[in-house]
Amino acid sequence: MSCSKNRILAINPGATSTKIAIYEEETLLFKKIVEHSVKDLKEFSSIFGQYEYRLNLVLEALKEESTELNTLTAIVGRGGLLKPLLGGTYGVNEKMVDDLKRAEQGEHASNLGAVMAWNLANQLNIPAFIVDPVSVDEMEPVARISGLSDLRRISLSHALNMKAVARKVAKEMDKKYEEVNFVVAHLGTGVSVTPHKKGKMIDVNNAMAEGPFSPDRCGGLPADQLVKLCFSGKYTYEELKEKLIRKGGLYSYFGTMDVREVEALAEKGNEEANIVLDALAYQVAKEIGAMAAVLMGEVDRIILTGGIAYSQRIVNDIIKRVKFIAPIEVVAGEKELQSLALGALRVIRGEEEASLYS
Ligand SMILES: Nc1ncnc2c1ncn2[C@@H]1O[C@H](COP(=O)(O)OP(=O)(O)OP(=O)(O)O)[C@@H](O)[C@H]1O
Ligand SMILES: CCCC(=O)O
Repeated sequence: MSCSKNRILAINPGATSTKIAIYEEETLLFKKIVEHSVKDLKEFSSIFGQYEYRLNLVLEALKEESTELNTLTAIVGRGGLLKPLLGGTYGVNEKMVDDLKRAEQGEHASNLGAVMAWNLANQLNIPAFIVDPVSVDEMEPVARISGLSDLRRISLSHALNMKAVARKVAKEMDKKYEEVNFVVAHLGTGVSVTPHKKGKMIDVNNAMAEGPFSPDRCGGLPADQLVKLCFSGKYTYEELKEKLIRKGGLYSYFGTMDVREVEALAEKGNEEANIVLDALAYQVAKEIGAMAAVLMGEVDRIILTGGIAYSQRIVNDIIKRVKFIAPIEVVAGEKELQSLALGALRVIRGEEEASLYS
């Protein structure tokens, strides 16, 4: 059966959830968020091990909604840790799928998005896309210098949501994204803080390794102590990597990635919960200040987004430290599914050409 309007299936595999939606043109027809607990994902030793599990959840959700796959025009997935690329919509191809399967740039749940989209779209003979993947790299040359000639800074961030909310706020200001300067802080399971200069993310704390800690990541650490820990014999390489990325941050202190649970502890008088939550807001505010300096103080708005932006406590703590820089907009949650669908629609309608991944 074919449908005269464009119908897009958007798939967003995240660290703690798989989110899916169907859009008919710009209209949301259906949305489902399947949460994954640490226990659900524990049995999988790699992100790719989760492929069948997450795909079946997507197919079950579509079945529950009685959505026939053959009514779809295109499928769009969240792009993962690919080679560094400019922002925009990319057609999924074999090279991209191979790179994601090899996880050359690292393991991340979003690596599954393009692969799910590609496999389903091939069965249906329709196109598959990704939009603004995690590896969007628009950094200026000066931002790439690490301070050690062996290492260079890389750009891994929540580009999809940050660019989507930046476009939304620019529109509300009657401006184009390409006309404004923003500092955008995405506060999710991972944390990215980025200066957006006239439509380009010219720097970012690599959300897997730098900047503020997050619910499951340690952020930047004292390098000398980390080196000692690496050679202490206490942990294997794999254990330490997991400790830094999936079991760092709030998880390392409280065994949960849920800010609400840590807030509940703090409310019950747990002093450590109080100070660690204060530190999360403090580190985010500090990073916003650094990115404002990158923009030489020419900041039209600071935007706070992601799931933690629902937390009144953390948002208020950040605002009190950075309000001297620029007006602040809070766009709690994320616009990733909508942004994926819009990116695919722009290409299907011929408003934008899909970039080629090579
Ligand atoms: N109402 C709320 N108050 C406080 N924290 C919240 C609230 N809702 C969600 N969060 C927190 O937001 C975090 C998850 O954010 P989000 O849903 O943006 O992450 P994700 O999609 O799993 O990962 P990422 O954003 O890194 O891709 C969790 O720590 C969660 O506890
Ligand atoms: C690397 C950006 C995405 C995330 O932190 O989950």
